[in-house]
Amino acid sequence: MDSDAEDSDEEKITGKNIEAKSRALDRKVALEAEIDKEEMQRAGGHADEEDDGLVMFDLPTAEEREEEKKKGGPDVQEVQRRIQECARVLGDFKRYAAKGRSRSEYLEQILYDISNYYGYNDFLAEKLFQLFSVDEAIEFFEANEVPRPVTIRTNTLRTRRRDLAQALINRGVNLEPIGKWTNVGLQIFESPVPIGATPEYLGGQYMLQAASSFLPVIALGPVPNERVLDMASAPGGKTTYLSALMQNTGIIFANEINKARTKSLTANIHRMGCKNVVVCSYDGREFPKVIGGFDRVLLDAPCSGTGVISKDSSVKINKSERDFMLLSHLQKQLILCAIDSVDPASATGGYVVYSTCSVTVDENEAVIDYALRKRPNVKLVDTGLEFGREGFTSYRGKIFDPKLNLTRRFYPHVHNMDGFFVAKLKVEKRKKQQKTAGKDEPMLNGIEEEGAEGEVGFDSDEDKPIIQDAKRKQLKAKGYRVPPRKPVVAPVA
Ligand SMILES: C[S@@+](CC[C@H](N)C(=O)[O-])C[C@H]1O[C@@H](n2cnc3c(N)ncnc32)[C@H](O)[C@@H]1O
Repeated sequence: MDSDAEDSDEEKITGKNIEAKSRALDRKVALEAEIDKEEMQRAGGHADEEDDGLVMFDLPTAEEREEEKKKGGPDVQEVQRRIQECARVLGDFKRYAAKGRSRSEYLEQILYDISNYYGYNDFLAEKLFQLFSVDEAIEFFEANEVPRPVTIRTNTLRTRRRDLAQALINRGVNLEPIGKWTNVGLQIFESPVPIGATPEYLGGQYMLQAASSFLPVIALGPVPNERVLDMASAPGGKTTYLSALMQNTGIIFANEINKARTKSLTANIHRMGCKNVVVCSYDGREFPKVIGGFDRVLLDAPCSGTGVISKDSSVKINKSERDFMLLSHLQKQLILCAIDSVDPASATGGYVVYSTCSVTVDENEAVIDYALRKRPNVKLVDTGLEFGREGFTSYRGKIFDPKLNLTRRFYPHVHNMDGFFVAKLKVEKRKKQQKTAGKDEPMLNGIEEEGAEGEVGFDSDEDKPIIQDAKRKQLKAKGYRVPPRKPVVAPVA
């Protein structure tokens, strides 16, 4: 083969390679463009406009923002546009960020605009924003602007859902079952009569109740003849559901710290024909001193209400960092008392359900994680709920017990119900000498039967009387004469 021929062969081979390489390159470019387009669509961007070289988004300068403030805040449409644009940039920062601008500048801008546009204080806007991806956060804030469906729960102590539906349809009410997951819920679309004043309502055939509020009761799953504690119960939506599931048997202690709120609680209990409920008014942290040994405990805890902003928009501005700290502390104290009020030897139960109508991690996963650390005889179990997102097992650098994936989160923008959290715990008998990482104080439940000491109990001064009471019990059990008990923590009205 002469050298010319060799050259032309080589050329052919190289030419072929180049062609193949170029085709591969084209495919790669097309694929990347497709991925970018998808990413942008996910980020709410305008892929075509950008590909056409249109609309480049520039963050306002500090001076422009100052000017805007002077004019009484930004124009609504402008803010809307900026939120969308910032979301698009944050969705694909490399591609859409303006030169020299950092991610934190876009984040700062979008948070500033979100708090202005939706009317949140800066602290809460950021706290809620951090729970989601940028796009999802916007969906969440949007969903909080829209009321949730009106729903009712059939009181099976008085009627059947089919009969109730028929009675309401006869009054012109437009309704439908809520979903497969509940056989007692109805969604009301339209009603020519006030749904809280029909003869069926007054006769206790149903409760006006948010769908999310069914969930903790379903998760607790009480059965007839059990002893159940509803630790924070007014106005009684869940108490009356527990009563119906127990078919008016056994006993439910419906506790509510706020005496004024026990009125609506009692009224609902009467209206719904619940005969197995005792109403009491203690600080939940006094249990199990007041009474313990329950088969199941529901702690529908006092919370910030970040899941029900569409119902109570005051949450947007009246919650501070301190509120979340105090609430989380109270919730941690309450959950330990709820756990200690359970009889670990219960033949049918031995469960605690913890729920809140809040979506923040401090009030949910952090509380459960704390309880698991303080009470090694407790484990997370499946809630049995058919839907809901898994709880966080880690969040912003905090690592929780991996079993926190068994907890469930519900969101307005995903499930079209109030933001809600549900966790189910199984309380087991304590092994002797079980230790935790905290202080060595006796725990209340099971002291006499198991004689176990060295368990972590409570961690505030308010808990001292409870601990002293446990010690009294122990001395009594050993046959010592014990002086009468001094009054402890008075119930708060
Ligand atoms: C989320 S609401 C309960 C709603 C109720 N479970 C229902 O379904 O109708 C929380 C309740 O806890 C009460 N509460 C606040 N602090 C408490 C405490 N330390 N002990 C007991 N109840 C408390 C509040 O007054 C409020 O009524």
